[in-house]
Amino acid sequence: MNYIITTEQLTKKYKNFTSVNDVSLHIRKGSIYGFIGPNGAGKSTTMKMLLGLTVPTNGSFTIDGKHFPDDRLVILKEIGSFIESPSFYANLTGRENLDIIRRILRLSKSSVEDALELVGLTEFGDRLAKKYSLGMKQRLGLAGALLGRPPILILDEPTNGLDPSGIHEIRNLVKSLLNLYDCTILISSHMLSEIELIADDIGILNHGRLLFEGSLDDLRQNALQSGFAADNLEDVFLSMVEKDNTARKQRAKL
Ligand SMILES: Nc1ncnc2c1ncn2[C@@H]1O[C@H](COP(=O)(O)OP(=O)(O)OP(=O)(O)O)[C@@H](O)[C@H]1O
Repeated sequence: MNYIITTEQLTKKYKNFTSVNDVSLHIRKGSIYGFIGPNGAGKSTTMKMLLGLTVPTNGSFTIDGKHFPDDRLVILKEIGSFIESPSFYANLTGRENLDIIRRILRLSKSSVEDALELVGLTEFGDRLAKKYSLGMKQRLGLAGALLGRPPILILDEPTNGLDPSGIHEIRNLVKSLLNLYDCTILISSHMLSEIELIADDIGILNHGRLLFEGSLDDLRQNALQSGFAADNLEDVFLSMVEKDNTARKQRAKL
């Protein structure tokens, strides 16, 4: 299998609290990998480790054949990211905000127009960022991640706070990226139903531990075996989390 990102027993501890616990991910090149988990499961922390924003306590990872930490800077050049709600200069236009990132990344001027076009913001490029709707701000954040068309995109809850039509729009946009250029996307959400329409593979995280990793078909099989309807994967996800929470409580009592 051609994996572009693999993590091996990736772990992050804050004092005596383990935020990410022995997580081994396998992300296929050219796929959309949905990283699912309830609030506080450790999704953002895992993504931050992949981006070198926080240092793993244990474990390691490889991205496109390069190893962390030795190849940290080379790795970063290959990744576009959207972590939590991105912030912008409110009194600059969308286009000007992107131009700042472009200069830092030393990309060509045309990359800004290209990114605006990819996210459908070309006609609003000269509007001040503070006048953007939430959906437009999320699009601008995605445009920032897409500058220079990086081969890997790490998107942390890009639909956070959006209404159903905004979620639908961003979902279609993310899906369309694979057709527009050759990339691999790691995208997180706390709702499986938001991701299952676009993801090829799923990783389910709870309290820092990976409960499931596999294709959507694997998850459907898992659903059937556990007595769930294969077309209601959200229930399967919630039941996995609940079962894990109950087991954790029982272990804590011993
Ligand atoms: N700097 C930090 N110091 C201490 N604990 C932290 C720190 N950063 C994160 N945590 C804890 O690690 C756990 C995982 O947090 P994380 O933000 O990775 O979860 P998440 O799955 O992204 O959640 P959400 O969906 O709410 O964003 C949480 O309990 C959080 O409080």
